[in-house]
Amino acid sequence: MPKGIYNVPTATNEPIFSYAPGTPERAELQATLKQMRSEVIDVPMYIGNEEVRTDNLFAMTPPHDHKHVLGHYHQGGKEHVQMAIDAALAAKPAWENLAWEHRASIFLKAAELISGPYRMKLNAATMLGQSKNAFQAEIDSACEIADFLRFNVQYMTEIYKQQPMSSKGVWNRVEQRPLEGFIFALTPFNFTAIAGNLPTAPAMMGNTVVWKPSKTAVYSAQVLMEIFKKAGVPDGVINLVYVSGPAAADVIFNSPDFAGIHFTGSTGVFQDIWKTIGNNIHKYKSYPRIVGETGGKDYIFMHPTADAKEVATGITRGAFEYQGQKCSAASRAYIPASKWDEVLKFVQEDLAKIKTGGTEDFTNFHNAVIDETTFDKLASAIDDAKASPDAEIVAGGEYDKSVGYFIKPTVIQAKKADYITMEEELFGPIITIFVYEDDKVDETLDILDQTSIYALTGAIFAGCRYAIEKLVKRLTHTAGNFYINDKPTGAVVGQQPFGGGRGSGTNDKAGSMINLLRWVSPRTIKESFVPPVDYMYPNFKED
Ligand SMILES: NC(=O)c1ccc[n+]([C@@H]2O[C@H](COP(=O)([O-])OP(=O)(O)OC[C@H]3O[C@@H](n4cnc5c(N)ncnc54)[C@H](O)[C@@H]3O)[C@@H](O)[C@H]2O)c1
Ligand SMILES: N[C@@H](CCC=O)C(=O)O
Repeated sequence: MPKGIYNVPTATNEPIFSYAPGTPERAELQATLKQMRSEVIDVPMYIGNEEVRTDNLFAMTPPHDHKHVLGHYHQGGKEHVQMAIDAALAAKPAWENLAWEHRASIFLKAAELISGPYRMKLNAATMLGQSKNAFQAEIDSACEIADFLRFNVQYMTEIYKQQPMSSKGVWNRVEQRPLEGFIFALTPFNFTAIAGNLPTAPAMMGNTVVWKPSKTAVYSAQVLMEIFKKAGVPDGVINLVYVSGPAAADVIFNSPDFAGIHFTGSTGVFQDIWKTIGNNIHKYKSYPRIVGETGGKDYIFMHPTADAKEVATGITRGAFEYQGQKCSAASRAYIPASKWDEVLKFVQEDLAKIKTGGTEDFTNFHNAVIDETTFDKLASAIDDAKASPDAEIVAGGEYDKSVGYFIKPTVIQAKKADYITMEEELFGPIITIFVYEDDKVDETLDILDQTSIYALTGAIFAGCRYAIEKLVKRLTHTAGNFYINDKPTGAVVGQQPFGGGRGSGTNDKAGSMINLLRWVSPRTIKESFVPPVDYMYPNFKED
């Protein structure tokens, strides 16, 4: 047990390396990429103290060079999910009884390993496996994950410090118990930081976890697991399995010990999971915590008083960084007619300069989309727009999957505000723009508010302060992360807690105290120092 009331090191954001020509980090990252490309690695599942291998091997390939094999992972089945649950439950008593400062030390050490000796390896795994360029990998798989770990340790202690008041002769305390059972972390392909945060946040609060990553992000998940082990996460606390989503769901959601899910991914998958949990609610020992951050149809709204160059830059970066595969990426925009020609000219100039290709060439701003299914879906949306009388491709529109899954940054101008790509999440480098008449600001805001089921991120650009005030109020429920004169992407842990409402998730704000509170069940303890020995109220006594 703790023998002091400890303060943890104050969390600060991990500085971003530039990887500019001539820097030592650029040379180191390029050497690491070369080394990792030259290997063919073997990736087991990690269950309890075992590295589990099967006869079912799947190849891991870079999305920008899909014929090159980086390694193979061992695909498991339902029996491995059950093994992982058993291992998590077996590890639970020791882990939940370990004094909190040791949990803190382990995850602070993981952050140091990521910011130091493992930085290049984790970045290179993300660049090769998920086709992120060096800058996008750096802000994700070096900085954001280190930030999640350090800030969460600090938030954990702030939660523990929150204690009730006590009256005379009484000491009231609250202890934050981990949940009874195990937590399921189900993680997406697009952010290594999210894949790392979803199992570690509940584990930090004393829970044990079954973690299933996306099949297209196994390479970086394996490096994360190596780091967690090196940092001292005990066997069985985080169990990593590679199985199909439905196979995992079938075992997990039928287990009486299922205590919560930490999910990030698409809205449809989350809604199905919620329904399954609801149908099985009688099977569980406690009400499972359901935390899910999901899809978006994130917007940029330009007021007629905004600056065209600023908006164009917001579109180029907000829509096309990491090929538009950020849940926060701008995928629809509303531009006033008076500014449209200027905005389009600036965007077209930007896109003419953007190079598309592999991540090993550091001059490529734009890389490949994650896999063939995604490529085909995006290519088909582009073809539909080309054929539709309600849409016009005004930039990009080319695609090619012969070497990698490359879709050029594409701008669709929608003739109708409810054209399909104004409403549905595509999750790729495609933005759809609706041009509105300058005197129809109010009507356009109504359309923006009602067009999609999502409310994740949104950005407004305006020069007039009265307009800014009006837009902030009018768009209150349209985004959980709202930006004024900035792109809608790039939230930083500790600065812009992240999550959305409506169809975009439970808005439990990843990397915040709100999120960590979902992984504990408080117990209130009242201790009386001198207990009464007479049951009678004073006023009942005779004179
Ligand atoms: N709101 C956020 O913070 C946030 C952040 C990142 C990504 N996202 C969203 O994630 C999506 C992109 O990620 P993705 O393609 O990996 O999402 P996805 O929903 O396809 O997959 C997420 C995870 O769920 C698993 N899965 C898929 N189908 C399943 C099923 N039927 N049963 C159980 N598990 C299943 C996948 O294998 C993966 O591990 C986008 O919709 C994006 O907006 C949201
Ligand atoms: N922190 C990231 C989250 C992206 C989700 O996929 C952003 O704000 O862009």
